[in-house]
Amino acid sequence: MTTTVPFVTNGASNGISNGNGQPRLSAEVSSRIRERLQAAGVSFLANDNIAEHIEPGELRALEVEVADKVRDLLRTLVIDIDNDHNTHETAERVARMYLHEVFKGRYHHQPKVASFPNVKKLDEIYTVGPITVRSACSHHLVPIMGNCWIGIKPGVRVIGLSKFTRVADWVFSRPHIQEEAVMILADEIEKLCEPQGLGIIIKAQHYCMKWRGVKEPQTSMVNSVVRGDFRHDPSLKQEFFELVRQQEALLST
Ligand SMILES: Nc1nc2c(ncn2[C@@H]2O[C@H](COP(=O)(O)OP(=O)(O)OP(=O)(O)O)[C@@H](O)[C@H]2O)c(=O)[nH]1
Repeated sequence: MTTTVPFVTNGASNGISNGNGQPRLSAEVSSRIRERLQAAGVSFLANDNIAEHIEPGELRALEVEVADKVRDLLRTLVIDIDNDHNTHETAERVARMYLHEVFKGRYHHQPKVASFPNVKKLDEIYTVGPITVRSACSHHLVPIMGNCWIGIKPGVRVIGLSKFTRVADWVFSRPHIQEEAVMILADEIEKLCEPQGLGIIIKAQHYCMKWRGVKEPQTSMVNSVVRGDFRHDPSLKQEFFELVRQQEALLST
């Protein structure tokens, strides 16, 4: 039992037509968005943001479509959603959760980040953390939970401290592997403030290893990226890791 969201494209907005200049019918909004992305040659991997390519009203229609598919999944899992009071509205909840909460970093635009010129030519490094990161692994779509530390040697612009948390939350709210997540976050921070040096450390636990599979309750993954002066100057890199160690030590006092 699937409710589809009928929609007619005129081919002009996304370059797609049936070849006779006739409008092409996309039965589902997900197909329409996918066709638009493909026509524009834009990647839509699990950890890509596609907000630019979603038109007004489509996110709401996508929520309806996802809920329909989740309902089908629950039925396929032989769960009696018609009579089970606990799972009656689970499909709608899961659709909302994916599109607007845990994977909002795919479907919503980056939060607004004001940046200011570095008029005083600040060039002393600072670190901010721990920043809580919540994500999901691309392989099983189960949670990744951890912390992140960001170190900056200021460059062209300065952004407010809270913005690191907002941008990290946006980047991590997508299905990821941790190795790529740290690179994507570094790219976004570089775009925002063009620092002379940037370092990021992530420590996270993967529930695909805790909750299932090998069931290792304590194992975590730690990875980092260093760019600019942090990469070229070993003493600066050392200072970054030392500052993070001090921040971690503060947690246990
Ligand atoms: N490199 C990397 N691996 C991850 C990450 N998150 C989860 N994984 C691993 O991705 C792997 C997926 O491998 P598969 O062998 O296809 O999955 P599986 O058969 O369910 O594997 P098991 O987890 O060993 O049961 C697992 O080993 C996960 O532990 C991550 O961020 N980075």
